[in-house]
Amino acid sequence: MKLLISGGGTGGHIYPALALIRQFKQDYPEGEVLYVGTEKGLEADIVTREGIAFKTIEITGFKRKLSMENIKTVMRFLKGVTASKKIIKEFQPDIVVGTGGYVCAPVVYAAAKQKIPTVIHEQNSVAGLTNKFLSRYVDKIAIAFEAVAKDFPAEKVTLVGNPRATEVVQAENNPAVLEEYGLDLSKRTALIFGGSRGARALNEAIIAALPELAKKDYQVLCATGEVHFERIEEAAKAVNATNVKIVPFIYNMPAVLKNSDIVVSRAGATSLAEFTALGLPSILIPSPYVTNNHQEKNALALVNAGAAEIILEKELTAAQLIKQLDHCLLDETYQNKMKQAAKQLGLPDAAKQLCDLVVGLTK
Ligand SMILES: CC(=O)N[C@H]1[C@@H](OP(=O)(O)OP(=O)(O)OC[C@H]2O[C@@H](n3ccc(=O)[nH]c3=O)[C@H](O)[C@@H]2O)O[C@H](CO)[C@@H](O)[C@@H]1O
Repeated sequence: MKLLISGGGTGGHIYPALALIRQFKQDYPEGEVLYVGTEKGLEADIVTREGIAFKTIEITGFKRKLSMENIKTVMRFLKGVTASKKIIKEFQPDIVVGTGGYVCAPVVYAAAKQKIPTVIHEQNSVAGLTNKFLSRYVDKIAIAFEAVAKDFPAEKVTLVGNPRATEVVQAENNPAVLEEYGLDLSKRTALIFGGSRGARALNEAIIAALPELAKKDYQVLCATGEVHFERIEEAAKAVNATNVKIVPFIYNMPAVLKNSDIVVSRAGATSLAEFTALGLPSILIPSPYVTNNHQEKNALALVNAGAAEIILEKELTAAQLIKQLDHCLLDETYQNKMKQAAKQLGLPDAAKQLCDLVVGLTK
C-alpha cells in the first residue's frame, strides 16, 4: 500500500502527518510513504531528519487582500498541480492525505482530480483556508474539534482527534532527557515555546522576565524559534539566569513534554492535542494573528474545562507571566486539578482512528 502525504509550513501541520506515518508503518510494515512539502517550510528540515522519502514543489499561500501577489499565487498553484500530477504518476499512491498548510492544496487537488481517494485532516477549531478549499474535492475530512464540523460538508466529516496525541503518549519516557538541556532533574520545570516558529511577544516577555526568573527555585526551558534565539540567549547570560536554558528548537518534544510540569505556549491545535493527551497543565497566549482568531477558540476549549489558563497577547507582561507561572507551578492542589482536567480532554487514540479511516478508503 502506498501513502502520499502532504502538509507543512509550520510544525502544527507537519507533526500530525508524521504521527500518521508512524501509525501507518506500524500497521502496514510493507507500506510505502512519500511526503510532499516545500523547500522553505519547516518540513524540509523536520521530515528529512526522520528519514522519510521527501519531494518538494514550489507554492506560496494566498494573501487575504486582493493583490498582484495573489495572481502570482494562482499561477504557482496551477504549476503546483502540474508538479503534483507528475509526482503522483511516478509514485502511484493508493491514497493521498493532506494535513493543512498551503503546500497540500495542489497535491490533494491533483489527486482528487485523478480519482485517487483523498483525506484531509483539520487540526483546528476553525477550518483553515486550504482545507476549506479542498473540502469540496476530497472524500473524507478528519477533524480534531467537534466545533469545526459545521465548516465542512457534514457527510464527509469524522471526528478522530489529532494523531500527534497518540505519538506523544506512546513515546518512550526518558526521565533524563532534561539533562541534555543542562537542566536539573530534581527541580520543577516550566517549558516555554511560542509554537513551532517562536512568537515575538512571548519572547519579549521572557526577556523582561529573566531577572525575576533567575531568582526562582524552579527552572525554565525556552524554545525561542530560530529567528529570536541569539538575542534571548544573550539576555539570559547577561543576567546570569543559570536556571533558564534557551534553545532555538526542541526536536525531541514528546520526551521533553513528558518531563515538564507546566507549559507556556501559543494555542496551536497540535500543541494543545499534545498537552491534553499527556494531562499537562498550560498557560496559553493565543496568537491574535491567525485566521478567525482560531487560537483563542482552541485555547478556550481548555480554559473552560479548567485545564489551562489564558493570557491575551495584549495583556501579556513579564509580571503577569511570572504571577501565573508561580501559581500553576507552586500550588500543587491547583496543578493536580489542571492535570486531571487536561487529561479528560485528551484523545490519545487519534492516530489509529485516522489511519483506519485513511486505509478504509482504499478498500
Ligand atoms: C501562526 C500559525 O499559523 N499557527 C498555526 C500553526 O501553528 P504551529 O505550527 O505553531 O502549531 P502547533 O502549536 O499546533 O504545533 C507545533 C508543533 O511543533 C512542535 N514543536 C514546537 C516547538 C519546538 O521547539 N519543537 C517542537 O517540536 C510542538 O510540539 C507541536 O507538535 O499550526 C497550528 C495547527 O494547525 C495552528 O493551530 C496554528 O494556529
